[in-house]
Amino acid sequence: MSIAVSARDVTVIYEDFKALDSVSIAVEKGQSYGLVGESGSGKSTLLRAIAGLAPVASGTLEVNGQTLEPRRRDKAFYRDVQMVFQDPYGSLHPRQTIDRLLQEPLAIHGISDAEARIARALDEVGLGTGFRFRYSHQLSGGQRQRVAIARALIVEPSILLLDEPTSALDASVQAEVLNLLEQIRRDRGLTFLMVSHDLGVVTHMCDQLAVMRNGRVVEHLSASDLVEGRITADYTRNLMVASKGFVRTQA
Ligand SMILES: Nc1ncnc2c1ncn2[C@@H]1O[C@H](COP(=O)(O)OP(=O)(O)OP(=O)(O)O)[C@@H](O)[C@H]1O
Repeated sequence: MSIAVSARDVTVIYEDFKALDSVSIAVEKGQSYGLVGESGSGKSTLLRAIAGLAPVASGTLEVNGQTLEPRRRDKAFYRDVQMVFQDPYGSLHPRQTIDRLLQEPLAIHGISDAEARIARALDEVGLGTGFRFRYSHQLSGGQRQRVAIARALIVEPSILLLDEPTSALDASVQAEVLNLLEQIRRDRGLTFLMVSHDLGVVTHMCDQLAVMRNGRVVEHLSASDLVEGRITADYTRNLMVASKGFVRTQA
C-alpha cells in the first residue's frame, strides 16, 4: 500500500512555544485518517505544517512520495492537496456568488472546462445548479460547507485536509455533511486527513487515527481498536467519555 501523506518526527515551534513535538504519522492512499485530541493539542498545527503554513523546525513531510520543503509548496501541491476549514462563514466571501467562488480555484490553476466542472461539483455536493448564482450569505451553514467542499473538489485533488469540517454545524446537518464526505471519498478514491476534537466523529469516519496531546502523538489506533477497546492511554479513554459517541447517520 503506498503512502499519501507522511510526517516523520515533525517539530513545529512558534517563537519559543513547541506546538508539535516530534510527531509522526503515515496516511495510506485512499485512507481516511483522523487526528483527535483536546483543544490546543496540535491537530490543526499538523495540518498547517503539511500545507506549508506552520514553521517546521525539524522533521520530514512527504506527500505522494515527494519531500516537501519546509515552507514552500509548488502549484501542483496546491491543486492536489485541498483544505476544508471548520467555519463555512469565515472561509467563503459572503458577497460572492457560488459561481464566482467556484470559478476562482479554476482560474488559479488554469483549468478551462468551467461549465462542466461547476455543474458536476454542485451536483456532487447535493446542491445542484439552481444554487449557482446565489450569494453565499444567502445559504445555511450546511449549504455553505457544501460549497466549501465543492470548491475543494473542483480542481480534482487526491488529498483533502479537513479541519473540523462539521463542528460548526447542528448535529443533524453534521451527520449529513459527514455522510456526503464519506460518499465523495469512496466515489473519487480520495485520501482524507481529518481533524476533530470528537472521537465519535473520527471513529465514524476514519480507518486509522492518531490521538494527540500537548503537541505529541499519545497513541496510534485503528477504528476497530477503539470499538473493541484496545486502547493503552488513559487520555484516550477520557476523550471517549467526553465525546458525544457515534454520530448516527443515514445510509
Ligand atoms: N500562530 C501561532 N502562534 C503561536 N502559537 C500558536 C499559533 N498557532 C497555534 N499556536 C499554539 O499551538 C498549540 C496548538 O494549536 P492547534 O491549533 O494546533 O491546536 P488544536 O489541537 O488544533 O486545537 P483546537 O481544537 O482548539 O483547534 C496551541 O497551544 C496554540 O495556542
